Amino acid sequence: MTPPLLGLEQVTIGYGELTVVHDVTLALRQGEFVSILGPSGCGKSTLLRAIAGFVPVKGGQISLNGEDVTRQPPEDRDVGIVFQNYALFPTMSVFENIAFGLRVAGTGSRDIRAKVAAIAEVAGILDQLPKRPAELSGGQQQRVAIARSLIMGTKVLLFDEPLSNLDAKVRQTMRREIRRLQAELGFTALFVTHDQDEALSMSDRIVVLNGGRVEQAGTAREIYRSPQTAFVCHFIGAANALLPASAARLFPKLHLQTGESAHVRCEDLKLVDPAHPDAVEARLETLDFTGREATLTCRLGEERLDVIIAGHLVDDDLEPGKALYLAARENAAHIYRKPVS
Ligand SMILES: Nc1ncnc2c1ncn2[C@@H]1O[C@H](COP(=O)(O)OP(=O)(O)OP(=O)(O)O)[C@@H](O)[C@H]1O
Repeated sequence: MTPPLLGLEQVTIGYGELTVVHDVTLALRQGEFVSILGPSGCGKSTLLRAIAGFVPVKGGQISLNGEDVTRQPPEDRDVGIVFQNYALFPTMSVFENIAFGLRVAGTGSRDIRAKVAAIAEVAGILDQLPKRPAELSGGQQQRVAIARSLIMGTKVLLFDEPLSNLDAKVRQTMRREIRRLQAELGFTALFVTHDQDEALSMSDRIVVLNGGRVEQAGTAREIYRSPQTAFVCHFIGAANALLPASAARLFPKLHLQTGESAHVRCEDLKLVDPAHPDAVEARLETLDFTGREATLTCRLGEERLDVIIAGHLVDDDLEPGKALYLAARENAAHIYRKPVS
């Protein structure tokens, strides 16, 4: 069997006494786009820095193309890293920024010109080459950072929250651009983000990290549709944790066992006619309308539940205080057994 391009085997990492990444095992095939998704402080950047060789591991093994690189210094690992702040040299032109690694490697000037022009063309920054980084937009600077890593022929690119400094529209464009560059140039990507939409829209596979441990790994659809833990259910998408009484009302066929809890995604609750056989009466407390969709915070007995509906379903008379009727989509309840502590 061919070894994975990038392999992690029970990797544990920490700083001094503190362990922040526990037993992470992961294998990336050639050309895959994998995201590490998790909340702030869960160890995402630490994991990336260890793969690049900037942080030593406490245990486990890191391999590139089947070769054990766990103890190799960063310069001997064939990985590129693209940072959130781009880390470009401010006084150098875009051309010189991209050419930097080739110059250090002693490549000839003619070769450098040809290679920089080729990669700049693919990255869509050919006309920016004479400028300084400060004269570029955030999105353009990020393209320069990617081109600079790729020009060395690097097969594995590590992205450390590369889009978080960009505004929402540019972020969306850059998500597509990075995937296009990847398809065109064929590199393998490990992409760190705390943004679930980014991970869901870009990745072949997502690894959800919580407290330095892998909570779940799978495709976007698997993780969204079949979250295996309450954490994943709430971190990916929006969900309500139901109290037993609400769970019983919304899911009459559901019989929770001791120690189990039920969770339902906000978009798996719907507004129905009072005559609907499953209708449960609730009261609208607040309505957050953003055009494409609306979040309705509803009072159901002792509980508040959020319901997300399509914007076009918001009638003019839907106002706080109004009685409304909820039902849950079939199979929408996610049941978890609380871990024994
Ligand atoms: N150089 C360091 N020395 C000591 N502790 C550190 C160091 N760098 C990170 N940590 C700690 O390790 C934990 C994980 O940090 P890390 O930066 O990997 O998380 P992260 O998931 O990337 O977070 P964020 O999304 O906020 O960047 C945190 O508790 C952090 O305080």
